[in-house]
Amino acid sequence: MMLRAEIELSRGTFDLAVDFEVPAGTVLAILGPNGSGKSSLLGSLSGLLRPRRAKILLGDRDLHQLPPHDRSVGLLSQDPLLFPHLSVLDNVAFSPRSKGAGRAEARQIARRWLAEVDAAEFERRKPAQLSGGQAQRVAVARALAGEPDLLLLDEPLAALDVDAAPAIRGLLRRVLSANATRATVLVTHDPLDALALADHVLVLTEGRALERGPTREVLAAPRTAFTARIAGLNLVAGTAVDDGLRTDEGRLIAGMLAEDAALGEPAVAVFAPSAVAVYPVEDGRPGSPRNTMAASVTALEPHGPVIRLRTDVGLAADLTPAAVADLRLEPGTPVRLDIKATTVTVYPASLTV
Ligand SMILES: Nc1ncnc2c1ncn2[C@@H]1O[C@H](COP(=O)(O)OP(=O)(O)OP(=O)(O)O)[C@@H](O)[C@H]1O
Repeated sequence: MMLRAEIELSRGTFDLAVDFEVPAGTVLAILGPNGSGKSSLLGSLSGLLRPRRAKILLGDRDLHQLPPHDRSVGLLSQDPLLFPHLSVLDNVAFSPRSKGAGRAEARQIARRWLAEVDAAEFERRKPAQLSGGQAQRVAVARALAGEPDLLLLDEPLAALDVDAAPAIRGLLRRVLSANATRATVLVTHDPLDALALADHVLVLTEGRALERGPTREVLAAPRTAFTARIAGLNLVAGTAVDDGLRTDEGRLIAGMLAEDAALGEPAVAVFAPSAVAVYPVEDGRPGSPRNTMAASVTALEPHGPVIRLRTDVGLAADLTPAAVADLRLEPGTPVRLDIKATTVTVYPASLTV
């Protein structure tokens, strides 16, 4: 179901005023610094907070007029928040039960979701007998077992250690892309989570939407200083292959595959502008033949202590002002770009971007 939200909320001196849409079957990521209003926005959607004025249309229902338990909203936060006294199975069955399913039916639905998140073997355990990653799997199953029309993900990977996070990110990708009717809002501070999971992003600062658009566009070509600081990454789209990424034009970008990238699936090669070396075209120095490309300078922008070079192939490179002067770079100058393979990571891309 399509979500259309207009929210105005005051908390003390803080003021949130934002509007956005999330088409059915898509994921909107909300990115923003601490205190920008991300939790306030989610609280308004779930019904934990009462906006001063709001219209939150999910399909043709206005959630703002409904109590939290009637909103058909599922929430997954960084803490799995499982009921400690209930078994894993009954934790998951709780969602369909609270929507009116009988005990046997609720358990049947719960078993299906536990299988879906590869946690069927834990069904008899109590939450205290699970690792952080296992508990989060169960929490994903619980959030989805109620078949919510709107799913809210509040930093779902933030509390997991680096070993568990890729598996849960992969699981979320799978369950999010398998559903064409649910709308999902993801709050995260990690641009890579947005890249892997979200179709669109909205950058929130001081309670206002500063920037919004398709994930890859916003992260690759940020228009505001905040987004540039958290993102400003080079992103090249294509398909994950053994030794990196193959673009639609057939170019190979050599790099390391993230743990949750699957061969043959849509993917994005991600690397910082500082990982791109710039040489004059006449320089015969052999770079890595695979990660070298010819380009032409389109713009030079001061970026803190460095100069960010933009090129006609869509890649950015960071150079010192001295290097820019040495290479006599200006718009139109032809250059050779070298990307170090060890700095390139290939992440799964959200399927619909
Ligand atoms: N109960 C409250 N009373 C008054 N002000 C509050 C209250 N709760 C939060 N705020 C203020 O509202 C603003 C937005 O907070 P919110 O928690 O929504 O931000 P956030 O983007 O989720 O931050 P974080 O990333 O730190 O979780 C902050 O300036 C905060 O100080």
